[in-house]
Amino acid sequence: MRRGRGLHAAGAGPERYQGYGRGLRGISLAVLQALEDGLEKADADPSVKAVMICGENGKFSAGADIRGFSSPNRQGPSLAALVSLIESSKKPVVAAIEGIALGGGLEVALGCHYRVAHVKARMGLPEVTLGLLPGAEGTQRLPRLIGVPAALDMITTGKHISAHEALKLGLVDEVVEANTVEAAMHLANQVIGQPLGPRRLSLRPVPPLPDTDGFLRAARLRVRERARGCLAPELCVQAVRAATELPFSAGVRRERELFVELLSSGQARALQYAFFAERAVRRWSAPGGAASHGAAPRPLRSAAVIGLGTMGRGIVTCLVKANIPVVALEQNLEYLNVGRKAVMLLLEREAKKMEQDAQALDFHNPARLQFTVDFDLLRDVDLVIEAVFEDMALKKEIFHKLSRICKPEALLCTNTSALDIDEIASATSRPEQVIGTHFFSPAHVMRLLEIIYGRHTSPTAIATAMQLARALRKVGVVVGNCFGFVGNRMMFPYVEQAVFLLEEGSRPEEVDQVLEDFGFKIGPFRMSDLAGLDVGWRSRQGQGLTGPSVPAGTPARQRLGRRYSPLPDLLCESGRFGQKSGTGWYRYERAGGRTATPDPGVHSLLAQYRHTHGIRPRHIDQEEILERCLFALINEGFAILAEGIAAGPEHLDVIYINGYGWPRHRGGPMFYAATVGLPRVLARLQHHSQAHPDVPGLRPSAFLEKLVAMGNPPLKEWMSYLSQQSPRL
Ligand SMILES: CC/C=C\C=C\CC(=O)SCCNC(=O)CCNC(=O)[C@H](O)C(C)(C)COP(=O)(O)OP(=O)(O)OC[C@H]1O[C@@H](n2cnc3c(N)ncnc32)[C@H](O)[C@@H]1OP(=O)(O)O
Repeated sequence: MRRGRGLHAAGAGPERYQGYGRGLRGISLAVLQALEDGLEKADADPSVKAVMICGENGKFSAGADIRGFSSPNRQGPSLAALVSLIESSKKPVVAAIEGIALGGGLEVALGCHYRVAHVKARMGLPEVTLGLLPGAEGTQRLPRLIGVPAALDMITTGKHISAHEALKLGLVDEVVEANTVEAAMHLANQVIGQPLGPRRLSLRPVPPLPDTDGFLRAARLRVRERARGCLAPELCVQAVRAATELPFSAGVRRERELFVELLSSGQARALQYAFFAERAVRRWSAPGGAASHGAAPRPLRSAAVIGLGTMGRGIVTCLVKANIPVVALEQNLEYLNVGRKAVMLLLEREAKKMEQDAQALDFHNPARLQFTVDFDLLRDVDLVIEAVFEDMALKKEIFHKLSRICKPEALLCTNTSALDIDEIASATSRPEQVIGTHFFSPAHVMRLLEIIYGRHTSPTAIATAMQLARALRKVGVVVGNCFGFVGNRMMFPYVEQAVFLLEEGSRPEEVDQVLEDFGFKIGPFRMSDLAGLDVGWRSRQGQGLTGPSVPAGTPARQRLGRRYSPLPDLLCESGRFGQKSGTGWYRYERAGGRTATPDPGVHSLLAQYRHTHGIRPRHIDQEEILERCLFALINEGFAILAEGIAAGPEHLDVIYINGYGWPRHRGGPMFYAATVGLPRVLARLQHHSQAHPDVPGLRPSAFLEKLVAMGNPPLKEWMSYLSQQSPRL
């Protein structure tokens, strides 16, 4: 507690706060109690004329402790009651918002009669991202303060807004560059004696719209479309609707009902798991005991990107956006000019999106972004990312050159989705500096960066690559070296099942629909069309699975003693490469078009194919489609864990949520498996494996079998059952 000039400053001291780490403070029960006591004292003390609430360490509040939501015995004062208590105070209460005011923290500020924010403060109601809604009357107060459209936008997206935006919306009364606490006290002194009624948000009407009902109906459709199958955004809309239709107290009751519905939904648990999983993967470990806590990154002051194809362009754009000076290199002037134009276009677009920060990008300045065909310019950079196409010989030639040219401490990264990092590193004299960085397309948009260590990669190199991910605002996940690493390796059996389902009777649009209804952004066939069918075709040719190197007499639907589907190869042979060629598993309006239409040409190709191979098509129900695709993917996940390619199931889940469009509200594939129950996953895999004995992807992993035999332990204990089995960790 602090007092000053007749002002009672209620800010709980460090001993009363529950910390989250890095100076973050949450609203614990102790904090609630301290605020309640402080307010009661202030109200009772005639020498106190006004109250100011602030955080400590320059942060107002990160909101409630997310872990507390899953605690079965939450007791003590409620946040909603505290917010009401603040609002009903007879003395003016001013919030001094520094750093962040999120979730319950912002709801506390909404209970105050005035809000002053520091210019660098950020505010938001991120509950929706945790599968919840602002349950301390925030859905009822915010629309009364800033109107339905702006409130709905904040509540349904969970976005953080800047102090300036907050001022524009009327969320705060004042923005200051200097001392926020002083400014809040100053304001409090000025408003002493002024009527508080108009400042109490619960007493205000919601500002009317010309057609509130129509607006809310459209909003509901929009969030449904955006967050397929995810409950929270839709229930947020319902809560805001209650604010527009009901008196405050009835609206609050409705908010509570909706909050409880969300809290008890599995989705809130999944989304909160995803929040912590994304933070847990920052702590990495690798063979030989190397781990994040013992490794420091090298500085990243400059970078080079080799190859300005789709991936290279996106990577250059990310680096420029992260304010890291870049040298962009191509093999000849013709490719360089094409690449330069494309990068500039991307950067112009990004600059437009970033509005006021655009000038900071400064990408016309050669000191920030330089295009060249001269390898010598790579001499002094701290980091090189090679992003040429997936050709081992070419990559090795480039890495050989890099190890001669670059300074000894430079980090040498290869952007590959499957190739062997050790083989690439073997072309250099410093394999400890070589690491895989698997970006996802479009690289300047997708959040995932798979970071692959090789046999000789040093802990410093791993730490530096993780630092790169952070600088690029990506989620970096450290994984071991194997074909396809984690993401693509799990994807292979998933896509394989999808194609087998076509052979047996499904259509691409049926399979996609089932997986999109499950919550995937796009189904496997739309995804293949988007990525380009020729990519996998080239890879299969390289592996000797298709093309002239397949030995004569090999059965069409068999390779290496296991079932194989040549369907994707047949599509490529007929020039169907997906969106880029205008036809693939679907038809598009033109080459490069994006609107997928079911293609009668593919339907007749499938009919002809089944006829040729004597396959009698059957009706395949949604459950089988879902189980075969998802459980095959999950099964591979268990194999990956058993081999020590990833440090835990959270790593796989974070990869799938951020790189493969897995629905976040289902928590990732391994979390989903735990939700379904491992005994059921195992039983269904056994069933499908019996029906398709020539498909190894359906044969249950030994690790899955072991976990079931051990009594289906919770996900966070899985890895403890591996200690003796894992050769790599
Ligand atoms: C009846 C209903 C009553 C009340 C309802 C209240 C609703 C809420 O308040 S829900 C919570 C709303 N708040 C949030 O969602 C904030 C979540 N946190 C963040 O977005 C970020 O952590 C950040 C505050 C923006 C800070 O980011 P950064 O600086 O990058 O730090 P992090 O690495 O993310 O976090 C550090 C450390 O703190 C942990 N943590 C952060 N916030 C919370 C939280 N609200 N609850 C529990 N733990 C939190 C985070 O996990 C990190 O921990 P590590 O152990 O270091 O991983």
